[in-house]
Amino acid sequence: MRGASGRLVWAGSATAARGKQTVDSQSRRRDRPVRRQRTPCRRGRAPFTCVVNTNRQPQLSGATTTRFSGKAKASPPPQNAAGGRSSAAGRVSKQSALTVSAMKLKERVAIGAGIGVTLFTLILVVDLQMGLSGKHSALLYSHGKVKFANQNAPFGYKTRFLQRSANVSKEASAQASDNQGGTSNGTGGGRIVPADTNELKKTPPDNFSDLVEYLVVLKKKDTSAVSKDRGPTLGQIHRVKPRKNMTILERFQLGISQLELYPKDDPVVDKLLTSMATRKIVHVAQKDGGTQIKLVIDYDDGSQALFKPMRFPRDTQTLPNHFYFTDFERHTAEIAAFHLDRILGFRRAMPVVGRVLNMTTEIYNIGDAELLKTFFVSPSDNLCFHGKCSYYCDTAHAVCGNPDMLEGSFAAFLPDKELGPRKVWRHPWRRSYHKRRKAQWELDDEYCSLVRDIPPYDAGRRMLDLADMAVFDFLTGNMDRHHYETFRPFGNATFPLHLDHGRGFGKPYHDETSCLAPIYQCCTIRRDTVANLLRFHNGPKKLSKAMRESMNSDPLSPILWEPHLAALDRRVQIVLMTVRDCVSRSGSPDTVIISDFNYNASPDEKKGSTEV
Ligand SMILES: Nc1ncnc2c1ncn2[C@@H]1O[C@H](COP(=O)(O)OP(=O)(O)OP(=O)(O)O)[C@@H](O)[C@H]1O
Ligand SMILES: [Mn+2]
Repeated sequence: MRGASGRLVWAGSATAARGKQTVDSQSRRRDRPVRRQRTPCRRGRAPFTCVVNTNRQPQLSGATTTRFSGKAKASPPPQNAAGGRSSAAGRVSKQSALTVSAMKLKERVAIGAGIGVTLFTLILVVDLQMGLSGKHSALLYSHGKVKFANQNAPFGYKTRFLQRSANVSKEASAQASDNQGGTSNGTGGGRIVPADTNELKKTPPDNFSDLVEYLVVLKKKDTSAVSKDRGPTLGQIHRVKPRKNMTILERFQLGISQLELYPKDDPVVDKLLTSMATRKIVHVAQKDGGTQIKLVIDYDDGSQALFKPMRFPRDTQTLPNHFYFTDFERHTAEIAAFHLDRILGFRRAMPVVGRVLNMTTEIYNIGDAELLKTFFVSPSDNLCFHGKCSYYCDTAHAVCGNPDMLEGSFAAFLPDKELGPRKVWRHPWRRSYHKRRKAQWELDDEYCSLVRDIPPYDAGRRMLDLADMAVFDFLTGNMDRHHYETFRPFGNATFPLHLDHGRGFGKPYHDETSCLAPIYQCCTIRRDTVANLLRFHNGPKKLSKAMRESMNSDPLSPILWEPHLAALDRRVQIVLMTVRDCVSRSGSPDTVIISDFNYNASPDEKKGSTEV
């Protein structure tokens, strides 16, 4: 509006100026005696001079565009009868010229100001449209108008505003690069590890013989006896002996020890998986807390499982514009993560199995009242429910059967508070969970030294456990590691549980190297973990093959889309490259690859039963 009115005003003045020029040139060229008088304007137009000619016809100057223009040519001003130049006429002419020149100055100033304002307005409009200034671009960004333009373009929108800003999340950039079909070289602090899959393809096969040699030397140096002791179990701590009529889940829970959830090759695990996949379900209720719907399943033997429903087919990838914290959970990721954790020898993830439920008989008919309220039949005649939770629990995000058969993951239930109370820890390398902010570890190369000053990361096994968790999360692509939990009865000298993997296995063509930040920032990793990764990398059985075989036994097999399995092998190599990089930076493998029995255990760790 302002621009429009401005244009009107200044266009009028310009026309007036053009009209005045016409008069000046006419009076100079033809030297015609024009008889005019200055007279006060009778219409109260104070800023303007009213000019009258000899025939006393008032004409408004300044405000009118027709003052002395073409009209003057059509009917030239009258001349005096003699046609000569009288002195009176000359005085009038001089006076007129003065008036005209005074007006010229005023109008010039006015025109200049007019042009200035017009230009300023134009610049403002262009600036708002194109985001030329930082301030305005921030405004645009805060309104979500982020263009995922080519990041490499030197003056690309994203390049300038996303990479420069300290408050912009890494994830936005990663997603942008995904949109272009590429892989990102993870940032996450200063160290950039090689993550470009194309680079990997170009390099000749690498069997990491340098790392293999380091491991041999380290093993020779390690004089401490290798303990097969798992540490005390929850059953031993509570002095509960296995009874005959115990459920398989109770048996499993009592066997949870200080160092692992279950022993290697424990037959109880397979029995537990079978039990969860086949036992009669007698009650279903929603689990409180968390961001997405989960159900607590009660079996006829009194045991329980945590159910996460299927939402998408196996080959559905994380939506390109979704952040890690808005990604939908995948039941298959929970199943695959359990298998991976077991194969890698961590044994820190609760057993998970897949099962198809009849929604009518196995949920609706036995569900609790609150859950039943959210059931409905979709336009495709499928039975659906959405439950109640803090996100994604509405009609648009409902879980639907086909037409009433529903796949899901069943995780063995953790011990109750009496048997296995847990402590929740904030993960030092947690992400910001904000679409524009970065976490401190993503900005500070020295972040690790801060962490290592604080218990329990200053001594003992915890830092090595975080490195293991980083490997695990990198392999699965899980960026949702905000907290972790430990069992209180075991004190600090225990393992962190690997829980909540629903957001893993979402991007098979992208390697999120920032998951490895605890490793490349602290340059420490457990020797057994490196040995396991080398074993899978050098074969004969690749990790993808071991996973495929292990998951074959699941009722919902195949569990993972093939590109996710291929990604595992590729990522194993990236972890090994990261370890090698650390060794070459530190100059000594001893400080990087740490034997589990060689770490600087604190007294509390050796006792292993201190309450945290
Ligand atoms: N197998 C299990 N048995 C019993 N409780 C569990 C089990 N797994 C997880 N929990 C508990 O339920 C909580 C939520 O589970 P989970 O983290 O899988 O759900 P979520 O909806 O993804 O949560 P968030 O949104 O916080 O990530 C966990 O913090 C844990 O305390
Ligand atoms: Mn979660």
